[in-house]
Amino acid sequence: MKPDVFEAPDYYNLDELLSEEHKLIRDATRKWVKRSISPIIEDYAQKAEFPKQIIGGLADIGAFGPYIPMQYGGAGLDQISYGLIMQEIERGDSGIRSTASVQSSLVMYPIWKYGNEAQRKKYLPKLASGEWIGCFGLTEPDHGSNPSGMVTNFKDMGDHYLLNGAKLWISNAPFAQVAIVWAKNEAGRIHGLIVERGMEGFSTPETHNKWSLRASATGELIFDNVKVPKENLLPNKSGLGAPLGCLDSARYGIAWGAIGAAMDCYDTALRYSKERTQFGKPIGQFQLQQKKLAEMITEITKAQLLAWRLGVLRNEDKATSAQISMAKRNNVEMAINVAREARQILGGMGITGEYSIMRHMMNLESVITYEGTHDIHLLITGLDVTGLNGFK
Ligand SMILES: Cc1cc2nc3c(=O)[nH]c(=O)nc-3n(C[C@H](O)[C@H](O)[C@H](O)COP(=O)(O)OP(=O)(O)OC[C@H]3O[C@@H](n4cnc5c(N)ncnc54)[C@H](O)[C@@H]3O)c2cc1C
Repeated sequence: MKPDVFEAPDYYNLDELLSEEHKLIRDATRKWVKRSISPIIEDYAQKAEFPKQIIGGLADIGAFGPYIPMQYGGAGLDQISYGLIMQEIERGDSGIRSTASVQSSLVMYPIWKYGNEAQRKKYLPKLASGEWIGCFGLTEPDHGSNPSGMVTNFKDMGDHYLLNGAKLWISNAPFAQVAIVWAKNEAGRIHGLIVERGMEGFSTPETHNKWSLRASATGELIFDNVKVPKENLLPNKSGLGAPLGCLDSARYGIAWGAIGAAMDCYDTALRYSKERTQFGKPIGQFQLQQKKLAEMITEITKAQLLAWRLGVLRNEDKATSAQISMAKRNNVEMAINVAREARQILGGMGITGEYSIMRHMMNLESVITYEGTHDIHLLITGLDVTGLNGFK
């Protein structure tokens, strides 16, 4: 058995595919998560509160805009590094990873890719340093899986835009300073607008009573005749492809992140199976428990290979949206199944907050739903391989 078996399952020596820089970044993130997230996360999840004191730390490890160029305050890293950072953060908690994903891929990415130079200079350094937290408003109360049906809209009033509508299920909304809001213009075309806290008519009520992602703040975005300055429109891309481009980047990060949650569940269950004895033997000696553990490590290893290969394709700018969908769908399902099996290995202890497994399991119910549900990603793969649209 390798000495690091409990820390980072690496059954196929995937470390050999990583550069020294990748490993340094991953190990530094892992250490930070162990020091700054693991000791506090259960308490914050139980309280249903986001631990705001970690924002500076997330910025320091490069979790806000890992692949955004350094000239805008980002870390200028490649896609594998981005994935490894997400993996290690989600080993701590999917809710914390969600905050980092939203900030990087759903707020900084559209400003970087679809914004102008003035917008990049104004927002990106503040978002990279964590001085400002952002959120991304696409989903609406009546339009989730089908965002093209959105009714949030803006009118050109000459010297400003007038924004009306509502968004639901928005991560970071209750405390974000900046929102990237997707809305239709008078011609029905989708555009991104940068809306700032404090604009009159803009409010962000929190969504309570979640059983999942409890350490991540979720809320609504309500726009009641909000006057948005014209310079806040993202000028360089419009149409549904603009928000979908952001989702590609976030979904890729989730494909890695889910592996982190699964690794933590596997580690915990493996350790427990060696320590817990019943009928005079460690439960890990029973074949039924070994089946669970053997299947977990097999699935984790397959997911690692998928994520790594996708990272290489993304570094070469060759990954398709459908390839990203496949990895998000597979890896999140893998993680939720690992969490469910791992929980059983812990028996009654598995349902307590003494261990992280049940929290991961509940968190993953959101992860399998947001950024495209499990069904929607299957339909994307189905469309890609058959050329036939199964959505409608
Ligand atoms: C904790 C959390 C955080 C979130 N954060 C954000 C955020 O930051 N920003 C944001 O914009 N959104 C966010 N979301 C919203 C998320 O992306 C949506 O919940 C998701 O897209 C699904 O939309 P819906 O909930 O309206 O479900 P619906 O679209 O109503 O789907 C309900 C069910 O119907 C199925 N279904 C829908 N269409 C089809 C079809 N054509 N064929 C077969 N089955 C179908 C779905 O798979 C699902 O099982 C978040 C959600 C959660 C839970």
